[in-house]
Parts: sequence; structure tokens; C-alpha cells
Amino acid sequence: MKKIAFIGAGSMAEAIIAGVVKNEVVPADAIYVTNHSNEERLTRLHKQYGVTPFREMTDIQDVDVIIFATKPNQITDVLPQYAALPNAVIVSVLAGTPISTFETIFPNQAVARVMPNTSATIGESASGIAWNTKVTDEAKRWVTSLVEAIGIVQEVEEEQLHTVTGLSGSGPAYVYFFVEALEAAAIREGLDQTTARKLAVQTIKGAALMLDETREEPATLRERVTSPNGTTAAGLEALREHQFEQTIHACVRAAKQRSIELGKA
Ligand SMILES: NC(=O)C1=CN([C@@H]2O[C@H](COP(=O)(O)OP(=O)(O)OC[C@H]3O[C@@H](n4cnc5c(N)ncnc54)[C@H](O)[C@@H]3O)[C@@H](O)[C@H]2O)C=CC1
Ligand SMILES: O=C(O)[C@@H]1CCC=N1
Repeated sequence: MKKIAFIGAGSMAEAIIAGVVKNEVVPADAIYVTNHSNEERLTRLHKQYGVTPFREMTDIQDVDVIIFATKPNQITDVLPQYAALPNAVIVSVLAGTPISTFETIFPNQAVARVMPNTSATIGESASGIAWNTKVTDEAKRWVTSLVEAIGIVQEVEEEQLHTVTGLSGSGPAYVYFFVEALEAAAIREGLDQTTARKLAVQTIKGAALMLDETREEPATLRERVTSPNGTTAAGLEALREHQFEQTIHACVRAAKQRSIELGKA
């Protein structure tokens, strides 16, 4: 049986906890959680998921995995406190922050750098992962199975994690923004909000499932919607006129650049 400690108990830690508990990867009470000072939040997490809040290092002396989930700019204050756990596998979900930051405190330990997303909450994260050279095959298998419990995982070179962050780490927010925009547009064009929401969400869900289940090219699926001289052609033309592809490129690039900056800060 493995014991996991979360350092940081914010949105991302909660999303992973929800997925891990739902999939029964480890018993909920073997998941230890701490944060900066918000006791109320730890109590809520305990009540909702059955995880174990902790404040003292003695509570986590025998943990197998430590998952760092603070903000990137909080990590340098946090790391030295955990130097006395020489046997744990280190997992970081921090945007931008390089594996080498963790190696300064844990020079001989396995470090996995993971970029998940908040769809971990329902076991649907798209995560990227990179490792340091200290990771054994056994640790790799176990951490991979942990991350697979919250969705799919793709191994990449560490440097590529910045782009992964710009694509799938931040990605759910782009999709939610797209839904907000679709909804607002539909309301302006005559629908009520409830109807607009229902149709927008199912459209996103149906299109995502079509991509996943048919494995057809997105362009092929798009062409099938697009009758010659029809409504879709008119809509897509408006998107092109408004620089849709350039806008998306600017979005992913800006998020990637921010990840690089966070890593240097
Ligand atoms: N929110 C998201 O969609 C994603 C976030 N991430 C990464 O996950 C990390 C956390 O992000 P969020 O959960 O959104 O942030 P958040 O602000 O919700 O959570 C940060 C947590 O760290 C805790 N913390 C701060 N100082 C601490 C200390 N000294 N000791 C213990 N805990 C401390 C805070 O109390 C809080 O619980 C970030 O590094 C972010 O880059 C990665 C992928 C997606
Ligand atoms: O916005 C952020 O910095 C974090 C990392 C990826 C998603 N959320």
C-alpha cells in the first residue's frame, strides 16, 4: 500500500485527489494533505474525500510519494522543509518549474514532473510527464499508474512540457471560454441562456467523443459538417476572416512563454 502526501491543497491538488479517490488508487486516508494556513479548506477536503490533513513532518515520515502542488513562486520556501524524506518519489505539478529545482533539495531522488489539467476531477485529465535519471522502472510504473488514474498521460521531453502546458494544462480554460463565447453569441442571436448552454455543452461533448471514438482526422470530421455553400461554410469563413488559427497559435504560444518565464523566476 502506498502513502501519498500533497504539499499544497488548491484547485489542482483537489482535482487529482478527486480522481485518485474515485478510482481507489490508494485508500483515501493514505492521502496526506497540507496547505499554507487554510484549516477550513483541509477540513472540507477531509470531509469530502476522506483524506488526512497534516501539519507535522512526523505524520508523513513514511510516505512513498510527495506531490508538490503549490504555486511556482511558493516552491523555494516550501522545498527545504521536505529535505528529510530521502526515500520518497518526488512528483511536481508546478507549471514551468524545472526538475533541477527539485534536484537541488533531493539530489538522489526520483523526480517526475507532471503537467495535468483540472479534468482530473472526473478522471479525464490530459497529462504530460517527464522524469529525471533517478527514477527506477518500478517508480515509473507506479507514478504512471497514479497519473493514469486521473486520465491519459503522454511522456515527453522535459522542455516540451512548456508547450504541453500551453496546450492541455491551460486547455480546459480555453474550452470553457469558447463555451462562454458560444453561449453569449447564441443569446445575442435569439436563444435563452438555458437552451444555449444545453446545446453548446452537448456540441462540445459530441465533437470531442467523435474525435476520440472515430479516430478520424479533425479536418475530415469538419468537412462532413460543411455542406457546400451552406451554413457551416459561412461560419468557418467568418472565423478565418477573424484570424481564428492565428489567435489560437498566439494563445498557446503566450501560455508556453509564460510557463518558460515561471521556470526562470
Ligand atoms: N489549476 C490548474 O488548472 C493547474 C495548475 N497546475 C499547477 O498546480 C499548482 C497549483 O495550482 P492551483 O491549485 O491552481 O493553485 P492554488 O493557489 O489553488 O493552490 C496552491 C496551494 O499551495 C498551498 N501553499 C502555499 N504555500 C504553501 C506552503 N508553504 N506549504 C504548504 N502549502 C502551501 C496553498 O495554501 C494552496 O493550497 C501550480 O504550480 C500550477 O502551475 C498545473 C496544471 C493545471
Ligand atoms: O494557469 C496556470 O498557471 C496553471 C498551469 C496550467 C493551468 N493552470
